[in-house]
Amino acid sequence: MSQPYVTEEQAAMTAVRRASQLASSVFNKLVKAETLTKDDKSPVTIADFAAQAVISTILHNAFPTDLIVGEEDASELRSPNNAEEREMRERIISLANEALTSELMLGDNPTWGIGPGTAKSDSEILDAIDRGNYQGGSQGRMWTIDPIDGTKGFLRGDQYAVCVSLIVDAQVHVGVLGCPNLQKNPEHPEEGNGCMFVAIRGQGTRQMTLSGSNPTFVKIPPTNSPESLFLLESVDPSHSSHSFNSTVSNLLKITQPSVRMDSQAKYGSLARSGGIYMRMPTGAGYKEKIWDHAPGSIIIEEAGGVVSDSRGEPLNFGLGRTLGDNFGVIACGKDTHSGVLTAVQQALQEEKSKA
Ligand SMILES: Nc1ncnc2c1ncn2[C@@H]1O[C@H](COP(=O)(O)O)[C@@H](OP(=O)(O)O)[C@H]1O
Ligand SMILES: [Mg+2]
Ligand SMILES: [Mg+2]
Ligand SMILES: [Mg+2]
Repeated sequence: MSQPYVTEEQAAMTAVRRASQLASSVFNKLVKAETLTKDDKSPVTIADFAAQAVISTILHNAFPTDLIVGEEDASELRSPNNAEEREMRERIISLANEALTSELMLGDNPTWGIGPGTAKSDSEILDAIDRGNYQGGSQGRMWTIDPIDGTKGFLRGDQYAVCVSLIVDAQVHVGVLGCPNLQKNPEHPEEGNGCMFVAIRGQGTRQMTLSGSNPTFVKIPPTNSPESLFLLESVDPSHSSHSFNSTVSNLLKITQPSVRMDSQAKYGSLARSGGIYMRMPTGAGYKEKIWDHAPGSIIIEEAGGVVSDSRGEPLNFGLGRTLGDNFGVIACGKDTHSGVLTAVQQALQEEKSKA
């Protein structure tokens, strides 16, 4: 019998590869070329929408009855208010079509709506974006799409990730992360950037190039001493508390500085090189989104790690578009998780007694 979820994995890899190429080309054409002012966020908006259209089109053609939870929605594109907005919409549609119609590669299936001659109409592209409007839930099959995760990193030329997962009955079964700016091999930077992490439940985590070549299984390395430990955290201090992390770091007697990195590239990096990914809320109100953690969580679990909230509870992907109340996210190797949880509880107590 063939392994389960192999077609799902292949469709997700095809979608992530095409969307990653699109994102890199938008960066090279629009951001690097410095045709924009520093605060202009339009390249990331263009790349976000076009990449979601590409991924959603492929997933929908491959699995027409599956539901999709995507970060973006096309309502603002449907009624452009001025020439600038009309131009942006045209750019999005043509970029999406460029990515969808490029030559078929090994693993691509022409019935997925891709390859030369498959250009879509404007309304098909907008509908593909809007197909990501499912509200989520605990039953049945649904995909998550984060077309560009780490939008701030993308604009800086730092890390970002194209992220897709398949959730069945609230459990993640397939996760794919495309990381165009992540080193292929941190020990050999000369090998260049661009990797993809792929996991199917029960079948391990693999790293490969963005085109799917050189797949190798990755495992979180064991932590033999506090000296080998380090924290992984967001660059943006409003996304997770850097000060809480430094308290935890002291409690764990960590001597190495924290590694700051945008996006779910953190999960990919952890899966192959270790570390402790800590994401504690900076204030009340924000709810973590399922597309920001579902693909990364299976990449970690299948690499031999654990992902939980700050209470040690598993993340619940069946509550809707968010993870519900924000109790933070902790991801690390199995051997370090209980020690980290104890330190987190202690740090929470210390914070409480100071307040
Ligand atoms: N106040 C907040 N707390 C936690 N996460 C937040 C946040 N505001 C935005 N985010 C999320 O943080 C993600 C980036 O994660 P990181 O901090 O690890 O780079 C963003 O994804 P997008 O860039 O896809 O919008 C966004 O969903
Ligand atoms: Mg995101
Ligand atoms: Mg995003
Ligand atoms: Mg966003």
